[in-house]
Amino acid sequence: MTLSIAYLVLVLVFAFILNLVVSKICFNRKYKFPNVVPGWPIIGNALDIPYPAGMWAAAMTKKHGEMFTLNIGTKRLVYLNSSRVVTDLLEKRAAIYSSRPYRPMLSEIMSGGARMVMMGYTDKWRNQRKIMHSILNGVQAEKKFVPFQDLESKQLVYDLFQDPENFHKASQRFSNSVILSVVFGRRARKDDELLAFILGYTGTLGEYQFAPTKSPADVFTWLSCLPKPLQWWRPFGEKFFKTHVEMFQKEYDLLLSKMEKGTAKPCFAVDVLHGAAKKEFEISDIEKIYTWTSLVEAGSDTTRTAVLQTIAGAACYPSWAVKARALLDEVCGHKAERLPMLADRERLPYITAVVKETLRWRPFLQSGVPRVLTRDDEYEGYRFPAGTEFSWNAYSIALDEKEYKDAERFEPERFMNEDLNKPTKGHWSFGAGRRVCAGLNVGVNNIWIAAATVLYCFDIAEDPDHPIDQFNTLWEEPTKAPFKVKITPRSKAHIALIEREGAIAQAADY
Ligand code: HEM
Repeated sequence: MTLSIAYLVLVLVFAFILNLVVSKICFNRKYKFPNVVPGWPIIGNALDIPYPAGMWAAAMTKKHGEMFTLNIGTKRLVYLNSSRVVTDLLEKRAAIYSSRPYRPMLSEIMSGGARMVMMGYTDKWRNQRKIMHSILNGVQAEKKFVPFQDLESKQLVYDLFQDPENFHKASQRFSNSVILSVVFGRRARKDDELLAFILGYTGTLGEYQFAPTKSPADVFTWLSCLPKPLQWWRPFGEKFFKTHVEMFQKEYDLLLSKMEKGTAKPCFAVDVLHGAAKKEFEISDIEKIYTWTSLVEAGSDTTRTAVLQTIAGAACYPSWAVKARALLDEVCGHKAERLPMLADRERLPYITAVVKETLRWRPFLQSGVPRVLTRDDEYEGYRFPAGTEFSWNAYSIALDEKEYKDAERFEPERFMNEDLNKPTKGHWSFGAGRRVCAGLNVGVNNIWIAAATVLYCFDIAEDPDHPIDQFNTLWEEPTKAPFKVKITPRSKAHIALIEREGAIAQAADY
């Protein structure tokens, strides 16, 4: 009896291994991946990817060429390392390259399946995208955002003047306040509870998104079939979700009570609530909360980091900042007559080029945001199965001399061309294809007004004792300034201007 059980087990193990081997042979015959990077059995390259991954991924491109493949647990991730292949796949074949990886922990448990940026290419995603598009883009949207952006830029220069050491906090508040004003109709204060909360958790989201070792359930998705009590990662994820909903529910409740009293400012959330008759707005409260949250998250961190990068770029390569300032002086006066405004955009094309170069220089989503292929596909002799993940290798493309002359340098001149006013042309910082950043117009204007006002008001210089590491800085570091820099007002006249405009911003209380 014991012998026959042992025999049976042996046969089953043998059959299992045979099945694995045969499936692997069939799979390898059917599919072909570019430059597969050797890894460990079972976990593949999961331990190879650092966070942030920018310089590592750029070095991998030098070694493996235009595309390479990593095995992460049971998944395959193909890095696209040139504008050519990104255009061919993520843009031209967007219909099948626009989904996101299934992440039971990150997308489901931690986000309740409602965080748009992590959703698959589903009807739910389409619906949220439609809502966002109607509010974020178009002429009406521009009219809504611009007054907030102009106002918050006054507060930005005032905060930088008051406390230049904490330039990162000034940038955080600026970015968060623009989007909070638009979404919830209220400004962010320096020590805003919601802002502190967002900064606390976006770092965690980033790690779960980009560091495979952080979340075994997202690498080995079959782990989510374990009974719930055995899913050791679940309690953290559920708590994360609950705290998150509670925090944003507070904002929602505050808004509802303002609406009842008739004191609510016109804003995105009010539009969604009033638009309940429209089909796309018929969504659950959790989804509503997440639509707003997605905007506040996506709109705060990104702009905040981009503003810091403009400052870093000006400190590391001062000659373009001198030129930008001379042009700003021609429009706003040499003696600090007035602050630049978004209405000045047509007269200041060079600042638009500064914005594009900021986005190109060191993309802070350093290795892109993975996409998932939804149907088997063939490309230049390679054959990819549905489910393969693809990412544009953002840092690597930005630093590639074949793509950009003097790629390491911050040179806005490279964008002074006929595509100047096409915000996604010439860089990949907003992503590509159908998942391209939904808030890019808002983002561009945020960076524009921040760059213009800061360059107009301040001298920006590297601290010789603390040179900026242009390559390995974690730009979006939330807890402290990611680099040291000297920010000093240009003159007494500029100080007077900053104080005058700062007083206006301080008085705007909503
Ligand atoms: C400097 C500014 C910004 C940068 C560099 C940036 C970058 C990105 C990137 C790389 C993606 C992923 C795109 C892809 O997979 O192809 C994204 C998605 C997104 N962004 Fe932005 N973003 C910025 C500002 C904003 C702002 C201000 C908002 C909102 C007002 C916003 C809202 C979104 C949303 C909702 C998504 C999800 C789109 C989807 O999954 O379909 N972003 N952004």
